[in-house]
Amino acid sequence: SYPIDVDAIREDFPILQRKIGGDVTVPGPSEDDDTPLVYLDNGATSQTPDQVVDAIADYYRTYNSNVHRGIHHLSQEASVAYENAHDRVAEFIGANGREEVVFTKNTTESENLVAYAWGLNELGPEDSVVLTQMEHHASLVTWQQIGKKTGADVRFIRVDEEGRLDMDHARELVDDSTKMVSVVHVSNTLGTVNPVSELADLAHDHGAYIFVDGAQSVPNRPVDVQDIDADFFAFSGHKMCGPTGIGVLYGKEEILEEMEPYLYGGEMIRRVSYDDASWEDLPWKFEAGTPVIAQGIALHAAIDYLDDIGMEKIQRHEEQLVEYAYDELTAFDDVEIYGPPGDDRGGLVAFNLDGVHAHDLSSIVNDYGVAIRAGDHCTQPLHDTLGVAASARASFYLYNTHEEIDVLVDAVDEARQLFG
Ligand SMILES: Cc1ncc(COP(=O)(O)O)c(CNc2co[nH]c2=O)c1O
Repeated sequence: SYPIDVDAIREDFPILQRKIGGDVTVPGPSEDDDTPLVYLDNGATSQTPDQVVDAIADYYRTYNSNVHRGIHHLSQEASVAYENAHDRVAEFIGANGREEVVFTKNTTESENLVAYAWGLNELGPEDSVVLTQMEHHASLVTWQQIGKKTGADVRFIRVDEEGRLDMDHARELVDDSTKMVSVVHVSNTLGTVNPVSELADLAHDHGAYIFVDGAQSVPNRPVDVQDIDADFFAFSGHKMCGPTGIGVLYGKEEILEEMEPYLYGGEMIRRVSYDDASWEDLPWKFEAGTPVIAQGIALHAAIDYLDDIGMEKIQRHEEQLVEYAYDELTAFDDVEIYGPPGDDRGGLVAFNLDGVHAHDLSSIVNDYGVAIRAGDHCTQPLHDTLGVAASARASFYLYNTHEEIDVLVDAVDEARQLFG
């Protein structure tokens, strides 16, 4: 039995009733779709419940307007809703208030905002930035390139053979030259749940900031940024039942206050002359131009939806599924799963089937209606470290079931027979 009512939840996601297999050049259901969809690619993006779709439609149908500048009624309605969305996100992640919550386009932009608005101004050749070998390209490439521009040394904490961070190596790499530690909370490839509070203490002991990439944690488990003591924290709406086009950068107010803006233009200014300009209060200083209004309102609805079910229960549900998937897949000795054991990881498994390239495997299971990801999952250096060119990845969410994992396991077995 599940900690959540999966059947009732699935009713909120009409897409989960879809059949696939027909003409992909025509979006949406077509009459020659004949295979029930089994959606197991939630690490890439989650599906969107009716409640969130309705919130977007309601906004565009009844109070669409630009925000912050208009005096007219609609603009005030939209502004209040947009500002309340910041308050709701702050409450959801344990921030002090809207001043610490910047809406961006996605996690990637949140990483770049800090790298450019802080890193480019604060880092130099005598400094270091410490990442981990399991970072997503959103942080890895960003800090790597900032290191090239500033001369700062970019270091990578080793991952051990079980896919966990080598904390002795972390304590070796983080020293008094370190100004930033940037670490993924839950790896999108290994499923490893990193000790971010311990890493925050290590960073702070050396006077460094810590940036936590929460793209695979906020959607799937309770997160409290003040418990972690993160200085920065980022995640995306589209992985947590929200729309694409919105990400969140959490930052401690006192740090954001000191930071220069990253993008200039309207909304983010207070006073402009031909010679200079002054900036708006937080968080608006970092939200230049017309912001992600509909997306912010939809993210508010997504958070209400998830909170109503309960993040602890969603985490427990995913833990049940991932342990089952881990055990069922590794029942065969020709399957290798990367990362920690099934009872100690986030809700995803990246794996390979001996003798079958991940892309071929993904294509075959797709013939059985199963949507998984194949490739490097934007962690190419990690795949190099693992010694594999690519992996297949199944990632679970609140609407998935054991029966869907059985379809995956059977489809993998079909590939085994085909290539065996
Ligand atoms: C750990 C992690 N960090 C950052 C990102 C970037 O998020 P975005 O800016 O919203 O794209 C992702 C997205 N991960 C994946 C996107 O597609 N497959 C994935 O595993 C991620 O998993």
